[in-house]
Amino acid sequence: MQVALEEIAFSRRAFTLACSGVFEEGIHLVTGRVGSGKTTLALLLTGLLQPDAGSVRREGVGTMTLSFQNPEYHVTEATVRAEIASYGADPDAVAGRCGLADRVDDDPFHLSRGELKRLHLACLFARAWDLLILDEPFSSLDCVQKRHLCRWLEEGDAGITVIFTHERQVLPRVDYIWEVADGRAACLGPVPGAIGRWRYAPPYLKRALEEGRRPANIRFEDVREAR
Ligand SMILES: Nc1ncnc2c1ncn2[C@@H]1O[C@H](COP(=O)(O)OP(=O)(O)OP(=O)(O)O)[C@@H](O)[C@H]1O
Repeated sequence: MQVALEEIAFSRRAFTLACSGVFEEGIHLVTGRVGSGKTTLALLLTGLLQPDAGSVRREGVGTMTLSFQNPEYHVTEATVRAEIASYGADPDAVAGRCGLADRVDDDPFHLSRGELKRLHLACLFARAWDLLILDEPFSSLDCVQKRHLCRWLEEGDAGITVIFTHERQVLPRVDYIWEVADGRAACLGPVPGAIGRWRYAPPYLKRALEEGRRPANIRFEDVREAR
């Protein structure tokens, strides 16, 4: 299973994005500055946007989903219970998993932004995806919820997971790092080798590298354990 991007080029007015590379099975972290083109790349990966040149080939991908930054975009039902059921998931199990067991009869739009994000993510992780694309999954979550999300990601059984994020404090263990900059998205390689090439690395990782330590992965815990 893989998503292969062959010499793709996309432009809209002054904005351009080019990319060649392969998203193999595993967890991919994609970072880049505001407006660099992360959401555009996410849309190209799913086929919601078509490149002007080149091709995006999804091989062996049967099920895929794209989680938008704004959880409101995903709401289709009038109650939390029905919303969870719409994903084919067990409402009580999922509501319990995201701490909303006492809100199952509420309108999803009466939840706070963070609660709605938690609900949406818990629905996604209630099933396995071949290709799971998450645009800013950490936004609106507090530190405790971010750690829960990291655990769901690390324990999840998605084939290819692609995380687009600005998050720089609570990060999951990942397999590959990508960077979007100067109109190009590129894979920096597998972790841990890619960490030293990661310009957008969070300060705690940069500091560890400056001190000569070699973390096995990108989490704060990896830095603490690194020699
Ligand atoms: N529908 C659109 N119409 C016109 N310009 C757009 C549209 N969507 C995005 N853009 C522009 O394309 C560029 C890339 O946007 P994109 O949303 O991919 O960036 P991003 O890296 O995801 O940003 P952020 O970090 O803020 O989420 C930006 O300059 C943005 O303003």
